[in-house]
Amino acid sequence: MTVNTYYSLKGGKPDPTTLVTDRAVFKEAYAFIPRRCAKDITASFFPNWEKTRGWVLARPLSGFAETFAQVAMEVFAMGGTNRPEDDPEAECVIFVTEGEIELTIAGILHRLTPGGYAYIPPGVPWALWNRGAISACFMWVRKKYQRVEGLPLPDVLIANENAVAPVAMELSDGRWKTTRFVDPADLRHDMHVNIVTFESGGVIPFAETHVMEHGLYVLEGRAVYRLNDDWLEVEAGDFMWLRAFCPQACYEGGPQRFRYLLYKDVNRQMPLVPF
Ligand SMILES: NC(=O)N[C@H](N)C(=O)O
Repeated sequence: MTVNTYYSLKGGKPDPTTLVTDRAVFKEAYAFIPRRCAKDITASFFPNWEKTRGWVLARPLSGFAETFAQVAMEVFAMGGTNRPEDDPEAECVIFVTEGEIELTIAGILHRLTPGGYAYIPPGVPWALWNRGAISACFMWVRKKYQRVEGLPLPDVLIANENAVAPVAMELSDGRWKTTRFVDPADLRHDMHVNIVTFESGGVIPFAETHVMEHGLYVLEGRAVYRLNDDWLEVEAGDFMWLRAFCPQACYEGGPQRFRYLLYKDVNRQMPLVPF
């Protein structure tokens, strides 16, 4: 078991002067990417995006069954794009974490503020601009849509997390909750991007192990998170990439609630030969 020793707490808050370079982990079952400290070194700039940079946190990597890419995006004032995506089979979720964006999907304009959520099916044209004076930041989760004969594509979805009631998880006493933006039984969707929230004392009380992969971006708070056979201290801004079957559990670490954005592949049969 590895326990991280990141938290040098000053007044209950992580000490920003602590060296964080020893927190990153890359193993067969998972990767842990701590919140960015040297932002410039790891940033990318993307074709057809103006005044924008991004941090690629996850991508299909090994030819195993990895299904998704996830990018933390920062769009500077007056930046954006009319050609965001070059893969016609890519679906995506956009989740705004800071600032305001103008998102035009199939000709309809939506203004999204923090907590704003959009699902965009493959092949639907969209554009994104930041018309404000300060940067806008969002998570961009991309996946090649897995079509099923006879099933129509999912609809465009626009939401805000504040308008969606979270569901309490079984045996959790209401301290472990999931905000679901789509109906789990809607088979048109082959991925879910949910928000998982732990109130004070909340835990995942067993090591969940399943075939679904995850990307976890910590939105708020801190916790001790189990990934395979390690326990890691995690906090807002950290990212975790979990391969299929990676055991996972956690307990909330206070003083405020602990929340993360969770990617999960769902609702499709597995091929009977390895990818
Ligand atoms: N690590 C997690 O939060 N996993 C979720 N409970 C899930 O797989 O739905």
